[in-house]
Amino acid sequence: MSLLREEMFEIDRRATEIHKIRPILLMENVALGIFNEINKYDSYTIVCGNGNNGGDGVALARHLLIDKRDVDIFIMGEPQSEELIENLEILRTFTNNIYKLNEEEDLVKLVDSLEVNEVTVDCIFGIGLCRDVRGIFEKVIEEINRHSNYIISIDIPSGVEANTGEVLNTSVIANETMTVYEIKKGMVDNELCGKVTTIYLGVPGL
Ligand SMILES: NC(=O)C1=CN([C@@H]2O[C@H](COP(=O)(O)OP(=O)(O)OC[C@H]3O[C@@H](n4cnc5c(N)ncnc54)[C@H](O)[C@@H]3O)[C@@H](O)[C@H]2O)[C@H](O)CC1
Ligand SMILES: [K+]
Repeated sequence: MSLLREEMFEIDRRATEIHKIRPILLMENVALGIFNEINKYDSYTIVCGNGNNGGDGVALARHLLIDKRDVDIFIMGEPQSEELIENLEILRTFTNNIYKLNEEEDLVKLVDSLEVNEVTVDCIFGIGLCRDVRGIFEKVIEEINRHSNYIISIDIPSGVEANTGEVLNTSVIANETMTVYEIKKGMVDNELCGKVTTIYLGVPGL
């Protein structure tokens, strides 16, 4: 089975509106599920966008830090999602290794981190990707592909359109993808995803 973006958002909406499960709880379920799958490495570079995909990464970063791993966190753009903002506030009590990633000059620190750390976690865009990837986002994705030792994407490789699998100008090429609840249509037979693992979300289906 595979899902359209709209079906995933509907599952999410029902969980929140009918079952009163707050979005921050869903994000925590996802983060813990991914933590349990990937915590075998010592060091991580986590590259976050400004939506909920980024929020998953920030919540994951907290669990890795509590588990004594080395973690650098990069945040792109101005945080928009409430759950990302809340998780960032929590994360700041655990680490100072949180870096802005908005200008070309910020790429130096990113490349250094990608090369030093064992794993890159890609949480720039999930199913909310809605236009071509350009500018600093394009550059960051190119650096991730060029300099990472091993890439794990959260939900879907950033740059891949969730319904069609089309690459919107450029995309992360993942070794593995930890996808939320169920694979998305655009991930079916898509080599950009690498090995795919489904993460428990804790909500009923449609
Ligand atoms: N029930 C669930 O499915 C859950 C999913 N989670 C995670 O949340 C993301 C979807 O989050 P959303 O906030 O809707 O979207 P994104 O984070 O993917 O991105 C939105 C963000 O990015 C901007 N944007 C979109 N395209 C571009 C572009 N080409 N260039 C620049 N910026 C772009 C957009 O404007 C927004 O600001 C899902 O994938 C899961 O990972 C929850 O954590 C748990 C519940
Ligand atoms: K992603």
